[in-house]
Order: sequence, then structure tokens, then C-alpha cells
Amino acid sequence: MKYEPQVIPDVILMTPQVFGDERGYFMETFREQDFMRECSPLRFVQDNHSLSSQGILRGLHYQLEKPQGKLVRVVSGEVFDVVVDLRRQSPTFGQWVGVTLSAANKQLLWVPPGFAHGFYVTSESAEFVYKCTDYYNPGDEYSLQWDDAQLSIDWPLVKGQAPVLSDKDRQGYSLREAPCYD
Ligand SMILES: Cc1cn([C@H]2C[C@H](O)[C@@H](COP(=O)(O)OP(=O)(O)O[C@H]3O[C@@H](C)C(=O)[C@@H](O)[C@H]3O)O2)c(=O)[nH]c1=O
Repeated sequence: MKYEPQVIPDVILMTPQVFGDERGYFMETFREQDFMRECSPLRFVQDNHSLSSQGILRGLHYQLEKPQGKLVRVVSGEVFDVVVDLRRQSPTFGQWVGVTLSAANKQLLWVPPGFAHGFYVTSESAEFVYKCTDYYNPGDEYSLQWDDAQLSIDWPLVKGQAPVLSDKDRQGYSLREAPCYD
């Protein structure tokens, strides 16, 4: 596994070593000892899997009281995955990182606690799989506005069309109003 810190260095893009043969391929997608050394000593307690159609945008989500670190990847299709630094003490507060994750590139992204996270589906559909370092806590969930002007995220919108959002995500907080991590 290759571990590459991004412009926000706590955010790490991981590229597995893929062993192809006549049967198909094999890859390791998580190895705790290496993950702890390269990314974080936190342990994972929940695994999630979602399916979304093209044009769906889920996010940008975070939990405030019980922040979740997330190790995310795509097992079918392609998404543009975005993380936003919401740690007020961070030199990169309010900055974002976006990467393309796909079944083809097999990359994983480590999203540390303290970040909002979301993704936009660019393929016909996408299955998204991730591990979390804390449990889902619905009362503690917040949504940051995907198109906040201050964030100015460069989403690769298909045919320039507005993304499809959940009701909750249509009422996301602007960065200015959003409760953040102190
Ligand atoms: C996230 C989550 C949802 N649910 C339920 C609540 C609800 O009825 C249904 C759909 O929930 P949501 O609309 O919040 O699902 P979704 O919009 O896919 O939420 C996810 O978005 C991505 C971007 C993330 O980063 C995740 O942490 C999570 O917030 O599933 C759980 O039971 N456990 C969970 O961990």
C-alpha cells in the first residue's frame, strides 16, 4: 500500500498493491499495523456501504460530539470525493481536498476526525464502502453546504447539472454558520 499525504497533510490517499493473475486480482485494502503508523492510531468500529446513482451528492457530513474518522473507497463506479477541514486551530481550516475514487483506480482516502466529508457520483452508479472510527450518532450529525461560496469546491458536475441531494443536505450550513471543532 502506498500512503500519500495530500495538500492537507492529515488527509492521506492510499493506493493498494494489486496482484493480478489469470483468475482476476487480489489486493489488501486495510492492514491495521501499517494504517496506525501511516495514518492514525484510531480503531474502526463501524463499516458502511451505500449505492448511489449518477448525479447524486451525499454530504458534506460530520459529527461534532463524536467525530468520525473514515476510510473510504469505491467498489463499483466512480465518485469525486471531498473533505473539508473544520478544525478551527488548523492552518488549513476551511480548505478542501478532492480526489477521484473509483473501482478502477482502487484508491482509498483517509478522512481524519475533524473533517466534513461528501462525494458526488460521476459514473452511472457507484457503490461506496467505508470504515468509521466512531458510531453513527444521528442527533450529532451536521451537513455543510456543498456549494458554499467560501469553500468554492470545484465539483465535476455531469452536464453542468445541479446535483441531487437529500432533504437534509439541501439545508446544509454555510461555512460561516457551521458549528466547527475548537
Ligand atoms: C450514515 C448512517 C445512516 N443510517 C441511516 C439513517 C437514514 O435512515 C439512512 C440514510 O442516512 P443518510 O442520509 O445520512 O446517508 P448518507 O447521506 O449516505 O450519509 C453518509 O454520507 C457520507 C458522505 C458520509 O460521510 C457518511 O458519514 C454518512 O454521513 O441510513 C444508519 O443507520 N447508519 C449510518 O451510519
